[in-house]
Amino acid sequence: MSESKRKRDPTDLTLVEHHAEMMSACSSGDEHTILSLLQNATTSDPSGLTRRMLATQQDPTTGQSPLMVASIGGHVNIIKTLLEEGAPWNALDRFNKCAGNYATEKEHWDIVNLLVEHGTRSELVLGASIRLERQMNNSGANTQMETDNVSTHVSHQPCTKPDYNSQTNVRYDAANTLLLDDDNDAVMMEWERPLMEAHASFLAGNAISGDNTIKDCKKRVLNVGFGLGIVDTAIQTYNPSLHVIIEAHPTVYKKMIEDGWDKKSNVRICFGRWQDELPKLIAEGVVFDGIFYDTYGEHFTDLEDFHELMATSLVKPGGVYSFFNGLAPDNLFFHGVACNCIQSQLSHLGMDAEFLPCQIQVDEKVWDGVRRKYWHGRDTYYLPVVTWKK
Ligand SMILES: C[S@@+](CC[C@H](N)C(=O)[O-])C[C@H]1O[C@@H](n2cnc3c(N)ncnc32)[C@H](O)[C@@H]1O
Repeated sequence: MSESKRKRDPTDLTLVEHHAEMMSACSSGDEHTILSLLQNATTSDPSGLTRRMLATQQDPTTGQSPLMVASIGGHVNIIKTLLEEGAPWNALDRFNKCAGNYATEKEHWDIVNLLVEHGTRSELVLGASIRLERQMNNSGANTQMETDNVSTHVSHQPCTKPDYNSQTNVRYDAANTLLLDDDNDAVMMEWERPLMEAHASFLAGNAISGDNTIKDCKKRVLNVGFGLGIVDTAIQTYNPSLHVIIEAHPTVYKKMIEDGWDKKSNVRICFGRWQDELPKLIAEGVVFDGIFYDTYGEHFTDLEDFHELMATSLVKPGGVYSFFNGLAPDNLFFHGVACNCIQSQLSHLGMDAEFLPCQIQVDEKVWDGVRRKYWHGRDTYYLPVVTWKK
């Protein structure tokens, strides 16, 4: 075996020993040892691979990384060094925890903030590169496909499904409390009703809690994604002057017609994807006081694309916007980073985004017959409240 091959072998005994030393130094906060281990790694392997592995390698049994043990120990300078060395902020261990989860548990808030900022920057860069690649692919440019990047995006919804709109076995249950797709994943579920009602109250009634809600306030409201019609039913109680619903799936559209949504005097249904329908509304000059986005099977970057269009059709200064906040639902730290990314994107569009905590109890039994959960027992939902900057 050649010398260079030997150095690059991850099972190399030296690397294994140094990894144990590295983990121990990260845990105890021994910056001197960490810096000398990194320096020695560069000397023995100028390619930089060994150095990078020292900073990033996870324990094969526990999955713990140097960043995780340093986060537990609360060693902020070591965290900075490891991040500079390329340690992935979003690596998970065998307990599905990342460094940010550990820092949060230990209440090391300086480290939490550092990791959130680093994660947000990384996600924004990754999101921008996915969108750019996508634009280049759409324009016919010859580029690598984006799928690898997509799968590493932490905000990636658990059920992103590019083929959803052409699925032929999308169906409602008899009680109209569940909408399932071809794979038995839930498109929409009844347990979300209180959340949808809170969204409608904000969008069409200008209030978050029912108490201060103004009924009959004649707003122009846009909802994207009908599902079980919960948010639309709630929006109707505020008697909007115009209520536009964009819905893409033929089965859902059929249900809307069966239920007489096309007969309501203030409702206009746009059957198609928002990507096609919203530009038509904008070209017509239709503007809205409240906009809601709750689609299915779409990617985080679709939401970002939607925001750019939404901002051109939302009245200024009083218009408000919200979306179903199911971002990164299985990890609260990733969820926080995803919310931060959205806040940053909306800020560039001239909007302020706040996240209002709402209590929610979801009985585990609701998942019977559903292939994958999209909510993981968290009892706080962070409802996005988006307004124009003053
Ligand atoms: C989660 S459900 C919406 C639930 C709804 N908020 C409610 O209160 O019942 C998502 C809906 O978005 C629709 N949808 C998915 N992709 C879409 C797109 N690109 N444009 C418009 N509608 C879409 C789905 O067919 C589905 O009806």
